[in-house]
Amino acid sequence: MISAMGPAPTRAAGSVGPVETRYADLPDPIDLDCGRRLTQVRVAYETYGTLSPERDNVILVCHALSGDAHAAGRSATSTDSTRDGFGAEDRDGAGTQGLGWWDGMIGPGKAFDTDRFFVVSTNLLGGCRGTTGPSSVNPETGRPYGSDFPVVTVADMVRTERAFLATLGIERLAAVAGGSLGGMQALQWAVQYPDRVGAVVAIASTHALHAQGLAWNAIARDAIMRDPDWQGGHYHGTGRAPSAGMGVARMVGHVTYLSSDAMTDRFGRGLQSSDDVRYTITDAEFQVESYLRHQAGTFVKRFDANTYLYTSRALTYFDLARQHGDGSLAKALEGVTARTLLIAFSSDWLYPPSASRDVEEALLGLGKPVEFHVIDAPYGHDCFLLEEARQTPIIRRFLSA
Ligand SMILES: CC(=O)SCCNC(=O)CCNC(=O)[C@H](O)C(C)(C)COP(=O)(O)OP(=O)(O)OC[C@H]1O[C@@H](n2cnc3c(N)ncnc32)[C@H](O)[C@@H]1OP(=O)(O)O
Ligand SMILES: N[C@@H](CCO)C(=O)O
Repeated sequence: MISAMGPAPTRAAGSVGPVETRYADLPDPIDLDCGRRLTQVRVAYETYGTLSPERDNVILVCHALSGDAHAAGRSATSTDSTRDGFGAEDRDGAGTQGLGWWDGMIGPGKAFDTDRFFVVSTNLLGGCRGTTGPSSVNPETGRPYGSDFPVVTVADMVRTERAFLATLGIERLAAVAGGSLGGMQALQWAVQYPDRVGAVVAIASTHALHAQGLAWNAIARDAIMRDPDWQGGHYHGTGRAPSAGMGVARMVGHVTYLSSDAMTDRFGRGLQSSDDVRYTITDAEFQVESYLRHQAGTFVKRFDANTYLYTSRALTYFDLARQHGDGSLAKALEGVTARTLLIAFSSDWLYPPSASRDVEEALLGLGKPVEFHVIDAPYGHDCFLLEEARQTPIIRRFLSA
């Protein structure tokens, strides 16, 4: 066995232990769907587990809108976590700062079992956490791209992941997995590189976002672009950034990641500071308002507004049927050879179970191996981050087959 992480670090049971994000510079440019070419592309990545000598135990994990390469373990270099909602202390008091965004799913004995698999996680193309994106320096100008960055698609992200894996000498994936936009990438892998993927795990995802999903994403992007500090997308180096707009975008986004019932159960109409209304239009009177402002505040500290715009655009463009099958999902999925696992959550209205069912039915119609599970859970779209215990046995069983 080859260890790509060096000597095994001391680790708590079930944890991959301390990890470090690394960076790979791609030797060749990436040709994009929009017709442009990106040169000097860098990819941020982490790996967990041990690569087999045959290089046949690789699982690529793809993240959702605001994730990064730090999916598991405790970051040795950063306390800056993508788990906005988590406090500094978790239930066992060990602290969650610096923990990867899918730490509950990746590790020894976990859903993506690092005793068996070599798990690779990357920051997607267009990202702001180490992979080339709009805040990177444009080699042609020596200045950050800003809105000169080309529009990227999910297919471009997958193209970049494929080129990056080649730099590690990995040509085939045992599986590719992800939630939400990460699930879109997983499905795209199966369509784009059918001979390079053994299995797909697409969670809380879709083949194409519905009109309401497009609408909420449009509102979020508009909130950023209407902030005068966005400056047409060239705010880097000006000392001003569209934090107000991005905060609003995150508040909108966060509401779409939760279910109405979950918000009612948690906050109801509770007031934030007292039982009496204060007759204010500016302060966060209700608990739910205060919570959203908190989510906005933590998000703007860790995320780049242009990356939000490009990533949101990519996930709204994603449409397997339109891009690969002239409007027919079955045609788009015709070439898929991977076994497919689809998981959806009953309360997820943004990426509803019906979207995964469309994919299941298309694959079944083609006689392809597919499993579909709907987990009855109340929290909405973010269930894929919260319902780890209930996803784990399904994924472990699927990956053991
Ligand atoms: C998906 C990928 O691929 S990677 C990206 C994954 N990360 C994210 O999506 C980050 C944003 N999402 C979240 O934070 C999600 O809430 C989750 C799913 C990750 C975490 O959910 P939960 O554990 O339920 O966290 P929760 O939503 O309760 O948020 C807790 C925070 O809200 C704060 N909070 C709770 N109620 C209130 C309130 N009334 N007023 C102000 N703040 C409040 C808590 O103090 C806590 O703050 P802290 O994190 O600074 O300590
Ligand atoms: N909360 C997740 C869900 C997006 O689909 C994120 O911010 O990436």
